[in-house]
Amino acid sequence: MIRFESISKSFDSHQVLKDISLEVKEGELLVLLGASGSGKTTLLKMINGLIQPDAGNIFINNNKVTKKDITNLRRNTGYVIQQVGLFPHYSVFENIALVPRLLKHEEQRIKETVKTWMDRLGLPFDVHARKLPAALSGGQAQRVGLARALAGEPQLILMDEPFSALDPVIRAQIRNDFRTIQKREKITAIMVTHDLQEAVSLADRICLLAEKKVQQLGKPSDLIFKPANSFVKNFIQSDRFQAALIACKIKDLKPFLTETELFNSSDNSLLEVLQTADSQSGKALMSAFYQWEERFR
Ligand SMILES: Nc1ncnc2c1ncn2[C@@H]1O[C@H](COP(=O)(O)OP(=O)(O)OP(=O)(O)O)[C@@H](O)[C@H]1O
Repeated sequence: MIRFESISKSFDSHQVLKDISLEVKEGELLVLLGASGSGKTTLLKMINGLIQPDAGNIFINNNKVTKKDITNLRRNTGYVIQQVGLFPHYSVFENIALVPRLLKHEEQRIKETVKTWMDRLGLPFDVHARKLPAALSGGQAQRVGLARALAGEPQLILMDEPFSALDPVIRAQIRNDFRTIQKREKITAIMVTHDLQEAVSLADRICLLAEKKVQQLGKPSDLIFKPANSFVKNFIQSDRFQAALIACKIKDLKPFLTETELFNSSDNSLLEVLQTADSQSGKALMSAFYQWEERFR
């Protein structure tokens, strides 16, 4: 659905992306993962024309993205950012109705759309529709931001650290709600995050960016168990508590490892434990992870 072809970008004399090519499949959730400054946001913003590449092209459904398509493209693309960006003087209703109004839908249809998306995202219409954004909690505002992005019924949604300002419980809930909707509606989604755990638990595929390049593009299990190079291996293994958290947070996997193995391993990395051929729980966890990934996706 989306194809980046030999994309390069520099800011002043600092090159951020060099000859990047990758494809995002229709209906998949692709996570752009990488450390701060690795160019994730730059790549994302090229899709809706907020940043132009110096070299290379982007294709959406085999059509090259050009400047003249940008307005139309933005109307058909949901965009969700960490700062939410709700219009402060518009009510929740008016914020969510923004794109359907631009698309000139009838007022009755707009009302139904807004109500549907508020319901789906756990925002009771009668309670919240007339509020101004200042009267919402962070989690509610983020849900309104998602509803606004989804209300135009986009085929494509771009998300830049959409959940990172939220506390962990709310974050997990909204993340799961979003994933359910995205899968059901078959929306192609590209999400930027630097959070490994978020990437592993949400992504169909992860694109790990570093040193101007795509270091690996694959399923979460590919990056964890078959790292393409030492950079990917070190990135995944850099924080074994983070890795442990991934294993723990993913439903169904916890029984395969004991707390002791997860948190008190004397080895350098939990993943080394997992990858040790003679470790029964390592093998069991790997196989459970693969099964989980199959079922989940
Ligand atoms: N408009 C700009 N002008 C100059 N430099 C920029 C601009 N936008 C981004 N950069 C630089 O490009 C590099 C990549 O930025 P980008 O925002 O894409 O990284 P990121 O991976 O999304 O990082 P983060 O996780 O911190 O948001 C950074 O060094 C940044 O300072």
